[in-house]
Amino acid sequence: MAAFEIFGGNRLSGEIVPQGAKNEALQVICAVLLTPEKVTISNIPDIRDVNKLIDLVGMLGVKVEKVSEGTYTFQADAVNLDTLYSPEYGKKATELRGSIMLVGPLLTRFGYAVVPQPGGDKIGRRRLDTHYIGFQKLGAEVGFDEDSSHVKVITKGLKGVYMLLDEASVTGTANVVMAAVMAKGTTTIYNAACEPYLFQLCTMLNAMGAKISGVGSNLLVIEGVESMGGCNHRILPDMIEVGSFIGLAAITRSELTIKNVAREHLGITPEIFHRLGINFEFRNDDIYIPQQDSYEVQRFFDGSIMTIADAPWPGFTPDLISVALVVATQAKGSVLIHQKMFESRLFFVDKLIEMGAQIILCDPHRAVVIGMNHEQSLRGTRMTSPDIRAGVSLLIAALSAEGRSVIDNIEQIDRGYQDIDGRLRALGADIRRL
Ligand SMILES: CC(=O)N[C@H]1[C@@H](OP(=O)(O)OP(=O)(O)OC[C@H]2O[C@@H](n3ccc(=O)[nH]c3=O)[C@H](O)[C@@H]2O)O[C@H](CO)[C@@H](O)[C@@H]1O
Ligand SMILES: C=C(OP(=O)(O)O)C(=O)O
Repeated sequence: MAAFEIFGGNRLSGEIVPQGAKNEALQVICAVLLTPEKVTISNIPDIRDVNKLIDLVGMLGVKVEKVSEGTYTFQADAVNLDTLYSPEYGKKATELRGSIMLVGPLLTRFGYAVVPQPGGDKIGRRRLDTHYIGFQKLGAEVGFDEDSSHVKVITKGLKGVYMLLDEASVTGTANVVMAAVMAKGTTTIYNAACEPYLFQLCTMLNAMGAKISGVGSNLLVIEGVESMGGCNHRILPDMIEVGSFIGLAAITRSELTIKNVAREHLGITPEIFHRLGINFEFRNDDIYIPQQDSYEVQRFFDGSIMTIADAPWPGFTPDLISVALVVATQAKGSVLIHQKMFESRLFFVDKLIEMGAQIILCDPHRAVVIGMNHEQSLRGTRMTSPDIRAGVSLLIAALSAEGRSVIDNIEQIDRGYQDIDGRLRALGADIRRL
């Protein structure tokens, strides 16, 4: 297991460019299986989860070529479905959440897919009902194969249908949309997730010949087509990185510019950081964060204590709740952080408490943070990165803390953040890999 050693307290400065979005990359790479034609995707982040997915499609027989940094071509003209049962494939597929989205494209194109239990963060129950119920509604049979511990999804032909998703699942919507693009007739998906990842996926699918309307909304209407073709697609900047860097600048009292953020796709994220009292401005498509010695948490109109809670898009993404929580530890004022969507994503606050943060964990979903307004710094310590976003939040805490910190299990951070130590060093951070 690798670790980061960090000596905190440095003020950072300069410009940072967000990588391509991890969660979009996972969707659009799965979509290459929908066509035998060549698909070119650019701005692909060089991170563990995405590289594993690229390996997986390669194992399935997709011809993968790296054209330049971040740009790949994929051609799925000789897919070998037998690979789905190979132990190497199974092992790799279970290591990341995104592998579940290979099912929709395989099912609609070949009528068949098997999937081992996918991985991803251990942040509470992560059920897959939305995926499987969606496939069933389209006319697939979903069964569990005891021998291989795989879920088998099979169809003699998918048929368009109206469906109301049981929850607005991000990967579930992507999977069902990809299955529906070549189903016979019209599929209507209500309560679809509508994160920018899905806007991008649907835009790409339309460029490949799909007929999807309502793109970007929670009501998608998909007219099935016979076949899909190639396309060029560029992945958006990672909005979770953008939020993480706003938080990093604030808590380390640094002046930073985040370049090319794709402002129109950030949703409510900037507003939430404003509510924590952080000042920043948009300069064209960049975010400029001036050095601030203090940031004061706003109150609601009635004077009551600020609450920051996650919600399905266009609500605040759960992937930035941990970052918001860390930033709040050095704000002026108090805030209630409410992680509604996941069951076990707040337990990392133990580490922050050890570092001297004033936090009361009320229950697995809610924590009250009493900001210290930089009157007392966090103290460096040794800690482990439990999941990707808690990992990066601990990293941000360590960069603001006094003294030395060591973060173990940084493979979690590497799942989603490209060369994070190199990029932070370029801003003046004292961080190295052990
Ligand atoms: C690879 C990938 O893209 N992963 C993202 C994807 O995971 P993933 O697609 O696995 O997450 P889902 O959207 O299915 O669900 C996330 C959690 O939110 C709950 N839930 C979901 C919808 C809803 O309307 N109500 C509700 O409570 C679910 O029960 C679950 O606990 O979306 C999550 C939610 O944005 C993100 O944290 C993950 O980074
Ligand atoms: C939870 C996340 O990832 P995954 O769904 O891949 O586990 C995340 O990106 O914050």
